[in-house]
Amino acid sequence: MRSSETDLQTGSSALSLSEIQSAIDNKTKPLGALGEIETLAAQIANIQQTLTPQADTCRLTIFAADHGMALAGVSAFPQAVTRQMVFNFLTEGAAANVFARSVGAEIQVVDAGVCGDPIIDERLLQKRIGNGTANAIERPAMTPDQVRSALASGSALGHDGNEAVACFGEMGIGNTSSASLVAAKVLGLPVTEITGRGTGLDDDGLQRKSALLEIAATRTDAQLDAKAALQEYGGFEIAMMTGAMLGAAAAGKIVIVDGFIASAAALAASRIAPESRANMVFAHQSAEAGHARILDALEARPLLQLNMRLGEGTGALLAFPLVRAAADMLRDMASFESAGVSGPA
Ligand SMILES: O=C(O)c1ccc[n+]([C@@H]2O[C@H](COP(=O)([O-])O)[C@@H](O)[C@H]2O)c1
Ligand SMILES: Cc1cc2nc[nH]c2cc1C
Repeated sequence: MRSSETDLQTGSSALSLSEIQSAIDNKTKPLGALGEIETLAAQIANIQQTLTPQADTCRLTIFAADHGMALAGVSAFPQAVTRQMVFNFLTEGAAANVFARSVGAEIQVVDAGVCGDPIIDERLLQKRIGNGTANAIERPAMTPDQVRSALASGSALGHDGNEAVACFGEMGIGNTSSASLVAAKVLGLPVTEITGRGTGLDDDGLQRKSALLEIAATRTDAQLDAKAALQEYGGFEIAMMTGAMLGAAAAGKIVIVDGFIASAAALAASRIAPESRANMVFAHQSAEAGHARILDALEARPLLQLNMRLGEGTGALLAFPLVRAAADMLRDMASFESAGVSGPA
């Protein structure tokens, strides 16, 4: 094995990007022929600080919570669906459960603040911040204490576990409204530029949602810092996911960011701790209007374009095999030298 292919994690000097790139370039393939998988492999090597990375183990954490705004009519579905879907996750019937089985990922479901009595079920992690958020059209969604608690619980969950890859998903009727407002305020953009149909509003529904979100946006300054944006407009699940992304990144995990709502959380996380951005892999571009704006702001190139807009972490789970393959490629693929293959003429 060439010295540049040995595990450099134990050494005191950091593995440089040029060492990583030359290890990738020395694999038995034309230069750059594995395209975005090479970029991904380089990112993983940089996160793990090794030329023999591994991304075999994956856990999806789904954060569920309700939104006061949902009662104002910003979604095509009733608020009760959040709670009903929690039971669907627990009985393993949701898309996220099916995809997790398909790719060999573990799932944990977290009640971050679903409306109604606390759900007592040993399969559910109870981290309730409240009984749904306040209606952010009229007042701050959360108290400063609630934001702090949500970020802290999320951070502990992100740190928890030994999996190499952390996927985060969400479930919350009304949370595209919350995510649009959080992202708009962090970016200083008019909220209408990142407002979409969510679960499937028709034209009238979209007009109504846009008008309500504009009213919500006018309550506060045009631009807010990430914590203030979460307090004014965030959902408990979005704030907890933000904390989880920060915790997982600090713990050295690869963080796969799912769709529109998860990207709003990733944006907040990257503003709170800019170094967390290096650990984020963007799974897909959601069909939700406005996702591209958030991805652009994060300078993110998503791996997949599947016209999906489900959430739950479904896109992140589908991207996991690509992440695992990228790590496998760098770790296991022969170099020109080791395989005795001639380089370019
Ligand atoms: O992740 C996405 O890109 C995405 C886009 C649109 C909708 N969703 C999901 O739909 C729900 C929110 O939609 P809505 O219309 O109730 O705001 C919530 O449970 C999300 O998981 C998710
Ligand atoms: C049925 C349903 C499932 C979901 N999963 C994530 N968001 C959702 C929204 C609805 C409405």
